[in-house]
Amino acid sequence: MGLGVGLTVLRQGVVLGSTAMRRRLLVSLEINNKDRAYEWFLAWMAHQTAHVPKSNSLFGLRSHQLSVETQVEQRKNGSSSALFKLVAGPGIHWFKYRGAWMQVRRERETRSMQLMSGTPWETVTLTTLSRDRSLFPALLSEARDLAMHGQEGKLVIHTAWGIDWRPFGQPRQKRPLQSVVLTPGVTQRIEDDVKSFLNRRQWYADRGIPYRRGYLLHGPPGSGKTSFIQALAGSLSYDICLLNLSERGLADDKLIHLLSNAPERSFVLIEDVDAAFNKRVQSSEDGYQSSVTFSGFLNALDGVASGEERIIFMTTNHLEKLDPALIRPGRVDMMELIDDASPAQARTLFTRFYEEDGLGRPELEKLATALEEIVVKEMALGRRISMATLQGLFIRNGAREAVDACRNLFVARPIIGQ
Ligand SMILES: Nc1ncnc2c1ncn2[C@@H]1O[C@H](COP(=O)(O)OP(=O)(O)OP(=O)(O)O)[C@@H](O)[C@H]1O
Repeated sequence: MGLGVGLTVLRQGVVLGSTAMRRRLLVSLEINNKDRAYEWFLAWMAHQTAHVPKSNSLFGLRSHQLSVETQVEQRKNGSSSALFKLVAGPGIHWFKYRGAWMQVRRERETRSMQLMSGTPWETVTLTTLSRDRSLFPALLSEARDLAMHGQEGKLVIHTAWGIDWRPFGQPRQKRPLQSVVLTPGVTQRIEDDVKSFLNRRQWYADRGIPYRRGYLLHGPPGSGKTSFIQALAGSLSYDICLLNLSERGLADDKLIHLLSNAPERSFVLIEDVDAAFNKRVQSSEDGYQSSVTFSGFLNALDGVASGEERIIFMTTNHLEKLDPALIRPGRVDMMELIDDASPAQARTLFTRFYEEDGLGRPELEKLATALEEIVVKEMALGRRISMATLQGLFIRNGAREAVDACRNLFVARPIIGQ
């Protein structure tokens, strides 16, 4: 009996002792998938496994449970290739970082989902010796730098995912600002305004004015509103947060949250802002009505709960349908018409398209002038052509054919402002 008691005590002692030792000697770091570091860390691990040779003693992932993340990469020539990133799957993995062994435990909670996004909860827990705890921040910043490096020179589009913003697809190639041909002066005006706003943070703070600016680009479809906003964001190294007001499940409170929590250095883009509230009155085909109310939207733009720092771009094809309350200063501080092709815009786009076609300068100029004259004549008859239509025409045809064919593509459209 004495031996039995002795053994039990010994076993308890060993358990308690090892727990105490673990507490004293080990340190753990938990990262859950609500935190941005989660993606960075997994991508960093995948990168290490793929790029660091096994012989490198600094890193060696010991793992038999992998999961795959497939990315489709668009090449410049239009073809695409699939990249398979092997990341550590749920389970326990070991790796060595700067000479220290670390254990990674990836866990997935399948029974409960994140309320808004419907994705399962996941956590990774890193465990290492207490003396190596200073390696955690170093590792995380390395992972972050790697993620940022992958996005450098690219435009990231975020979409709303429940109440969070998530990158949508792969970062895209930036579009040069001058490739969007607007009426002379418009690009400069908007660009100067955004830049001056960005430089005046302190000015706003000193006067107690909320640091926000709203822009509204209006005009017919295919005139370059969205392309311009994306190009501008790219040129300033900003991201785009695409907000769809008619999205299922979006309500006033979520809208406020989203607008107050847009990622840093990003423009919020709300397209076809007129449609969001018209549709609600009619309700969509399946009877669904978005639950963002117009007053909720106005409040989210500038009410007390709205976030401090923000740049919003809105676009519409129908300025006349917008409620005056929406376009008052504070909600929309700058409004610009982005119109159908003017003769000068058509000329510039034409020259950009065909200047490397080997036509020779005099021929190119002659054709550009012919196109310009057609646009002038058609406009006098109240007919316009959109820049998107011209782009499509130029993509499909050679320079001469394009000039000949363009006459048939004009449509009767009143010239705004006349
Ligand atoms: N001013 C422009 N300069 C160069 N390309 C243009 C211009 N306008 C339109 N395009 C081309 O036409 C296509 C459609 O443009 P975009 O989506 O930016 O138009 P939009 O004004 O936002 O249209 P919508 O009002 O229907 O959303 C793009 O591929 C873009 O390259």
